[in-house]
Amino acid sequence: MRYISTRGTAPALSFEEAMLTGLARDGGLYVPETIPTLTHQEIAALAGKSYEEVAFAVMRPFIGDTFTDEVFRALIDEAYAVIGHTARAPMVQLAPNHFLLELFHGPTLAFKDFAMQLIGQMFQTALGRKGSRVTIVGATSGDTGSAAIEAFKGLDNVDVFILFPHGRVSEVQRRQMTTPVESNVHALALEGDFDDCQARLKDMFNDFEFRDGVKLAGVNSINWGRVLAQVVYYFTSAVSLGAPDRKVSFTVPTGNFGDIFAGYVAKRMGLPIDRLIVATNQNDILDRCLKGQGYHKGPTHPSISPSMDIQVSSNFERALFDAYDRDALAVVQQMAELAEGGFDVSQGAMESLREHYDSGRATEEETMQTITHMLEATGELLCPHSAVGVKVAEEMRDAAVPMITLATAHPAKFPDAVEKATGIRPDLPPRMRDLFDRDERVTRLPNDLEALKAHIKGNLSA
Ligand SMILES: Cc1ncc(COP(=O)(O)O)c(C=O)c1O
Ligand SMILES: N[C@@H](CCOP(=O)(O)O)C(=O)O
Repeated sequence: MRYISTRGTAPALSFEEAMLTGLARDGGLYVPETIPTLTHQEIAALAGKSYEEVAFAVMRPFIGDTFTDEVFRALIDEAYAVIGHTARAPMVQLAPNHFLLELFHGPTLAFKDFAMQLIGQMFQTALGRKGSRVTIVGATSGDTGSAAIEAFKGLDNVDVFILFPHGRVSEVQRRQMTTPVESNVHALALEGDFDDCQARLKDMFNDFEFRDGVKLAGVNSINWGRVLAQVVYYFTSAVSLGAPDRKVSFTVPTGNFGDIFAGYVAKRMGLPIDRLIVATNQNDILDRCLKGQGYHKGPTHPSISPSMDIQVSSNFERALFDAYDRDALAVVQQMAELAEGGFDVSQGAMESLREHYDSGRATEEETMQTITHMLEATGELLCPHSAVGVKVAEEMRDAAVPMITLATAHPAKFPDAVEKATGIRPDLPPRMRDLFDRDERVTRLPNDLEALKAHIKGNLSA
């Protein structure tokens, strides 16, 4: 299995190389040269299997000879042992034929743990046998950062620097990043929004002297390994509702397009997915684009679902690459236009995108109303991101096809919005109850590449 760049000129890499490399050297994102498929029979055989067994069956075809089967199984077992629910990704029913896939039972209470815990295991093993070290720099709107810090803290061959937008993450999210005491992890509060954080991260990857000097690696969904691990729960949930003999649909609260793209990969692998619905908050650039209005950046409006306050949705590049029949030049052209403000999608590419993705949006008020209503109707307390998904799913679902909405974070990560909507202030799990008593360690930095690089170089542990 080889991985190629969406921009066409970086070298093709193995799974291990693509995982440790992060952004391709031509600025693109790595994708598998071909997407492996599972037969109807192979998908049917996943019924009744544990999350770990399904994870092995789904991901094995993508990893080539990076790990032996025995090692890969052990890494999967180790990664998911920390998810605090025996089903790992349980489902609850919200309404007839509408199900909520709870992805927030991991150590940092968001879906990011599913991929990050496995990436942590895979990095450790791959780096350990090479005897090398890396500097991970991540950009976060709140959840990727805490999941990365949790997965990599205390490791002696990895330094981790997480850029988050100052004042634009919830207090729980911030404290999850700023309170770990391990000296190899660093929380950096950037003067800017998430798009600034992600842009500076990509600038660092595109600065080869810096990149090679610090051995830069990335664990955002830039990294194919992140997307891959997120494919698994599409299979576990769909199969538990009768796939492959029955079609299912998914609604996915979306920002950086990694999670919904994982659903698309599951579909391409043979999972019978009827509709994949992108659900955005008031920062609805993806919804507008998928409705044919082009991809044109505007200001980011802070919302009660801050993890989705994104204008430049990194993985949309992977979707465009396929929509343009893998024409890397078309992607290069669109990304150049995006740097100037935006682009229009050709009619053919638009038809291809619409074949796979639907979309909807939720206003702030609709999100709040959904949290209130769902508690009354079902007893389920939703985080604002999950509520965006549930609102869009309720509006758009077809009653005859089971709809699975992804619940991407625990309500206790966003207690202010949840309390305002329901009068209930959700509790953090007992292991995190002292989060607000712990000391914070954070460095505030300007939105300036040179300042960031200097800070990182000056704080490496080796
Ligand atoms: C809680 C939550 N929901 C939804 C999303 C959107 O996911 P994606 O960026 O993969 O589209 C994020 C951020 O990634 C998130 O943290
Ligand atoms: N919402 C994310 C943004 C980064 O997404 P990623 O999937 O590319 O890591 C976050 O919580 O940080």
